[in-house]
Amino acid sequence: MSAVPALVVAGPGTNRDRDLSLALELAGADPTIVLASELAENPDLLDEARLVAVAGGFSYGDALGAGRMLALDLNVGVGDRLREFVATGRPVIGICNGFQVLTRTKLLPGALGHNAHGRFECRWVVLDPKPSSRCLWTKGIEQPIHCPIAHGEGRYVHPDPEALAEAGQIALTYRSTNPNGSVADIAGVCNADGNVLGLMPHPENFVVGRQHPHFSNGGGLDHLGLQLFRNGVAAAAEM
Ligand SMILES: NC(=O)CC[C@H](N)C(=O)O
Repeated sequence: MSAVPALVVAGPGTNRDRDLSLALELAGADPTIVLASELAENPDLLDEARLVAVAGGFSYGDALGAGRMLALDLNVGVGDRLREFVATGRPVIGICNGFQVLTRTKLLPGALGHNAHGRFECRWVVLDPKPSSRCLWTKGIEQPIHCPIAHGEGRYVHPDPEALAEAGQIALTYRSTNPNGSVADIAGVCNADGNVLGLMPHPENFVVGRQHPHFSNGGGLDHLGLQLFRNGVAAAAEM
């Protein structure tokens, strides 16, 4: 399989774009990091890509609410093109700040509010992929995924989480510890078609064993976040 062309979208203040690129590369993609402003200047880049990933960080310093300004950049610059891209069924992922951006562009349902306890939260969590989800990124993953979180605005809110569950749009939940007060322990959701995933935790930060804090004791190896990216890239390769 030749490497799948992918775009990693960043903005001023994004800091996980290289981690996300590495994850996609290890999963078989050929990622290019692009600023949302560059994408707006050259929207045809989207025609060449088979997968789009919006990276995490602190775009625009979280001014006016995390993800708001970068979402505005994307909406104004390439909103229609991005919606067309999604409509073709090609895989899109937004991680942490990227998830906040995708909810604000309305490509994903719900919203992210400040953590319930009001503090920035940085720690490792365990995620359960939902077998009933229609999300292509989590499809067939039976083992929990271990990875870190690092956010201040990660509390997922939605007026009707039961409807979301029935529609198969809850992709990932927090196991045992809900670090931010998200409704129904939701860590990640997908769109109705299952090709767009947003999640607050950072699976791109656990793609090789040595990234796990207990690696020297053999910790975590069955729980790599890499499996998510393999699914996304495999789906993109079929398009
Ligand atoms: N790691 C991240 O992407 C953080 C997202 C955002 N800046 C927040 O604190 O909520």
